[in-house]
Amino acid sequence: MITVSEALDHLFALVSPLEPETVPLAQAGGRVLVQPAVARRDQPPFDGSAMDGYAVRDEDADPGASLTVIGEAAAGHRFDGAVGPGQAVRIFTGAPVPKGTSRVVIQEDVTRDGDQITLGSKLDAKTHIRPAGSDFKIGDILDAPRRLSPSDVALLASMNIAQVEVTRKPRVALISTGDELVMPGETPSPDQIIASNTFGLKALLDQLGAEPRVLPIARDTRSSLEMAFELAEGADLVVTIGGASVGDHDLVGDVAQDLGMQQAFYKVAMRPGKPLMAGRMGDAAMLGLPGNPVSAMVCGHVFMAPMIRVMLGLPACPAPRQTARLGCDMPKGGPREHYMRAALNDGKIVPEGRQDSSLLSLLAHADVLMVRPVDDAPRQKGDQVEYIAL
Ligand SMILES: Nc1nc2c(c(=O)[nH]1)N[C@H]1C(S)=C(S)[C@@H](COP(=O)(O)OP(=O)(O)OC[C@H]3O[C@@H](n4cnc5c(N)ncnc54)[C@H](O)[C@@H]3O)O[C@H]1N2
Ligand code: MOO
Repeated sequence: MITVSEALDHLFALVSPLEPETVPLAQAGGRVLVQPAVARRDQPPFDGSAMDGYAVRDEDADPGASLTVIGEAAAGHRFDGAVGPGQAVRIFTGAPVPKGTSRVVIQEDVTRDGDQITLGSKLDAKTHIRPAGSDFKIGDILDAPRRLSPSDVALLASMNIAQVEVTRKPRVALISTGDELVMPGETPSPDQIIASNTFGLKALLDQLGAEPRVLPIARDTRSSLEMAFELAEGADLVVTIGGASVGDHDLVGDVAQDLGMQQAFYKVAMRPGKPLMAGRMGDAAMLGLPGNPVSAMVCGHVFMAPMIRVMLGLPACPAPRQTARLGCDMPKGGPREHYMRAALNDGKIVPEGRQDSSLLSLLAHADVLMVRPVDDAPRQKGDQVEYIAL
């Protein structure tokens, strides 16, 4: 059996970044920017007021000074004249600062009578002016590749970038396999259960920025599996669920290889997720996940997500890990890297008591997957451990 890290290397070799496409900014959130974006203007484009008040010359900003208001500057409407000695301009937040003024006195520090104002006895030292280009300047860059956050999208809009080049969404075909499965909402026979991890993986793929397609459930026959692979035509990644182990009805590997799949590996020293397989099938990469619901979801986080990131043009990296302190003692670990459902509270990590790979309810309630290395020594409360956030 190969290690998780060796399996990841194989998987990264099976995929490559997809081609870019242009999308309007309104659809850019969560997509991966391909080329650095370059600001097309300065922001703010003028020295602007940060407050509502009165724009004055610095020389006139003495406590108790009386000044004459000669006009108004509002956001979108500048005051065109120049401000001379003893003069002030009524100004509002976002308005360009009038020529000759170098400071805004906030209206709370001013009393007004007609066109006369008197400055208060205590004035703060701030100018309340945002200099032109203080946010960004023309030519400033937002680096790529990067997944565009809501804040990035706001910044791009401010830079006057109306459309962006992003990586095309990876098309992923999801094939559940098994005579025992029905779709959620259907009525199962007494021996049947509901296809669950299929939908968990679909949700994960949505979150990752892929374009998942849930195909009809393939039955445990060669012809049904062949038909499912046929329906997956056009996908960049074909993900099968179940039928990966050694039982008489576990046909996925055989059928895929008969259809030309070049297998990169089968079986990984991890728990859960051991009977994982992967390879190249024509133009697509193929990832065969184990059927046990938690195994499939864990493999989704540990393997599928990093593959999708590479297809999106992001760096080839394992699922990001963080560290926390163990909240309890742990016995010696086993010969496979163990991904344990665990709670994380106040920086203390405590694995669930039961770790059977069929228990989805525990996965749903877990905060993290705590990772125990192969043959991990016994651990004490307070030891540092690694985890993957869920
Ligand atoms: N003799 C051995 N038996 C098993 C081994 C082994 O090494 N030797 N490995 C075990 C491990 S570990 C796993 S994991 C499972 C994986 O088996 P398969 O990938 O062949 O999965 P199935 O047998 O098809 O299903 C297992 C289990 O999961 C349920 N399932 C399958 N698909 C779905 C789905 N889409 N949604 C919900 N539940 C699903 C299925 O009904 C089974 O209960 O093999 C062990 N056996
Ligand atoms: O490795 Mo299996 O994935 O334990 O249940």
